[in-house]
Formats: sequence, C-alpha cells, structure tokens
Amino acid sequence: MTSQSAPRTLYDRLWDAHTVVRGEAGKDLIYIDRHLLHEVSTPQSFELLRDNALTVRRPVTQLAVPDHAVPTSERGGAIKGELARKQVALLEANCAEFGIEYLALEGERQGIVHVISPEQGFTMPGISLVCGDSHTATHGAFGALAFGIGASECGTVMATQTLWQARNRNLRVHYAGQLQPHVTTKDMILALIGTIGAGGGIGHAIEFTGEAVRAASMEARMTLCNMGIEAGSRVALVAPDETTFAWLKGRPRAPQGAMWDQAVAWWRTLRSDDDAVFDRTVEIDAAAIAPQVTFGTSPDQVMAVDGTVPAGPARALDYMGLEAGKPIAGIGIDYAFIGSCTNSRIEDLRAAAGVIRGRHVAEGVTAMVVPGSTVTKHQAEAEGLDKLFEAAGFAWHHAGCSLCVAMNGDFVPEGKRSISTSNRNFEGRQGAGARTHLASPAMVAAAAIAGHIVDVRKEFA
Ligand SMILES: CC(C)[C@H](C(=O)O)[C@@H](O)C(=O)O
Ligand code: SF4
Repeated sequence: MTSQSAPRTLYDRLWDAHTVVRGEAGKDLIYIDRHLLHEVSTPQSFELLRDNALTVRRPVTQLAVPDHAVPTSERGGAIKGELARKQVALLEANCAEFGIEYLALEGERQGIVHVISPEQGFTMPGISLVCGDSHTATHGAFGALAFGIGASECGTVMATQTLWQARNRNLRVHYAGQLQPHVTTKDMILALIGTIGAGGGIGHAIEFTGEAVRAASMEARMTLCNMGIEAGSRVALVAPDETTFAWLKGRPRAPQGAMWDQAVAWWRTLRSDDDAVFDRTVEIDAAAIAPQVTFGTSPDQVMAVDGTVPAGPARALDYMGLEAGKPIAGIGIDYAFIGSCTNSRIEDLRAAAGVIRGRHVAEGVTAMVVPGSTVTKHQAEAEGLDKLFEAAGFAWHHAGCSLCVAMNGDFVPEGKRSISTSNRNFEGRQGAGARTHLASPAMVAAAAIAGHIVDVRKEFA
C-alpha cells in the first residue's frame, strides 16, 4: 500500500481513494461512484443483469440519456428511423425496469452524455465515473477518475458498483506559456496527439498541467480531456481549482450549503504533490501552437494550418484526396460541423459565432451547429446565437451526437469534404467515403465562411 505521506500524483490519489481491494494480479477492485448510460452501448449490459437475475445496486448513482442515435433536425413525436426509435425506446424501458433515472429525449436535460453530466453537476471532482463510451475521460477535466468501459463492464458496475481495473502509469503533459489569440485547447490536444501519436498515451493516465491549462475555462478543459483517448489514454485529468468550483457551484446536482463547503475543502486537496514522480513527462510550448487541422484519417495525422501537407501514409492521403507538399489552407470544403462532445458547449458556440461577424457561409457549403445539450441550445438561443448562425446560413439543430458519428441520419455524402469540431477523422466516420478534417470551432466557422480551410488568425489580422 502506498503510504499516505509518500508523494503522489493526482491520479494515484484518486485511485487510492477508490481502491476497495488491492489485487495480486496487477488489478485493483475500484469503487465506482457514478455511471452514465446511453442507448448504443447499454442493451447488452441490461441483458447481463437479466440473464443473471441481478438488480442495480445503487440506482441513484446511474443516469441515462439518449444521444448517439437521436435525430437532430427535428424533435418531438416518434423517431422516424426504426433502429434509432428501438434503441431509444429500449433504453427508456430498461431504465424503467431497473429503476434508473432516464432523461427523456424531449426534455430540457437531454444531450450528449459527456455534456449533460457536468452541466447537471453529476460530474464532480474526486469521484470515479464510468460510461460505456470511449470519451468518458472528458469528466477528468473536473479532477474526476473517469474512463470508458465496455458493455459487460457496465453490467458489472450496475450490479456491484465496482470494477477490477489495472492501474495506469502516470504521464504528465505540461503546457508552458500562454496560447496565442484564437488558438484553443482543441489545438493543444491535437498538437499533443501529433507529437506523441495516436497510441502515445496507451497505459498512461494523463495529467495536464501548466499555465495554459490553468488559464483554460471548464469548457476548454473538457475539450482537452475529451481527446485523451485519441492519444490512447483512457484517463485524462486536470486538477480542480477555483475555476472548477465556480463553474460547478449552484448546478442542480452539486452539493449545497455546508455540504458544498465540505466538498470544496476536500476538492482542494486533489492535486499532484509537488514532488510526485511521473513515469513520463511531455513538455509542449503552448505559445508556439498554431491552429491545428488534421490532414489524414487518424487524429495524429495533424498539422499547423499554415503548413504544407506532410508526406503521410499514401492510403490516408489518397482517401483524403490530398497531395503532399501542398498548403492545407485553401483546400475547399463541402461541410462544416460544429458539435460533438469535444466542442459543442456554450463557449464553443460563442467562439464560432465570434468569427462569423455578419458574414455568410460560402456558396455550396452545408454548415450546421448542433449544441451538445438542450440546456446549451436554450442558453445559446437566449443569447441570440441561433439567429446569428441561421442568418449566416448555418442550420441550427437539436442536441445529440449528430455528424460526429454517422448513426443518426446526419451524414456527409461520399467523397465530400468536411471540417468538423469532433474528435475522430477515421475513414467513414462521418459517412461512407466522407473526408473529415478536425479543427477548433473558430477554425470550422472560418472555413464555412471562406469555403475552404483557412487560418482563423488571419480573419482577425
Ligand atoms: C458508440 C460509442 C460506444 C462510441 C464510443 O465508445 O466512443 C462513440 O461514442 C464514439 O465516439 O465512437
Ligand atoms: S459526440 Fe461523438 S465522440 Fe462524443 S459520445 Fe457522441 S459519438 Fe462519441
């Protein structure tokens, strides 16, 4: 057992706090405080419970919401797509049967699972949180031990509130200095993935540190942690601080009154000791990061927007219809997507809106904004952002995963080129044969207006 006085990383501290049994085979039994459910990854989990005549041990720690399969162009009434209709109905029925709270598609609290949980204050520092979804590290932005799990593990968590898990090694990613204007945490994480590779963080829990991380808002920290898995890390953390506490205070499920004060007192202790030892450290000069854009079919095939396409793998360049040695700026786009659990929060929408400034989407470009949650959608509408986007030629959608993953009726047609604020540019991710360039909300908005990939910094020069 690690002694309480030995220096520890934030990850080790969280791990120790949740260890029920220290295993001998390299795995520890971890207590799970919270579990999020969505319609795509949970049908088998409930089957597992039924097959073994199990019940949900602590229903109050579970929260379910439909997001992946749901249509975003209209809401209310029966879902037109049969598969989606069945998936959503099954989630609702399973939740009713097992006593789990289900946030209805038509309700105010619906949205992408990784957006709604923090928004409701269901995500908090110091907790362990899992979901049958690879982007669960998003919640690590609050200093929560959060990671994605498989469908059978979801069943185990529901039945036992625990999981056997291997402890990760510690990777510190330190961003020294401050970001240039119009460069974001999306660019920070893409630059990291470009540096260490899509598998560079495997087996490691990342802790993001440094001035640029401290300066980042909660929305921006969530973007950073969201894509940890695109570097291979299932866990990505930012130590909680005043920014975290201010953001959470007053949220529907956040602690209230004396409980709040007690919680904050504990949350303040959730940090790596100054002399904590990390297995690896990667240093990145935040001030040197240019707006990033992917050129290939893996998030690590990424480059600065002012550069020329590198001599990447032939298959990726061929799929993307790009030529090595040519500038990436100027490449024409057909679709522009602002959304996904990476970049669909209110600040992302504001950043994109800030680029539009009365201009219009270029001829031939299909542009859309899909807020990450219904709460975000309504907040944006209260700020007039929907009108601004619509006047500029963007379609304004209901909340859901939408064009991040083409399983809900939204897709990019074959051979068409999209610039997207989402997190995966895999072949076919936005539709069979669709070409995806990942970038920040401001970069996507700028490209939608220009009709081609453009350096957003020049928009403000
Ligand atoms: C469908 C779901 C299980 C999947 C994931 O695990 O991440 C999806 O959210 C994704 O982003 O590819
Ligand atoms: S928005 Fe995309 S990455 Fe996020 S949970 Fe949905 S499908 Fe997965």
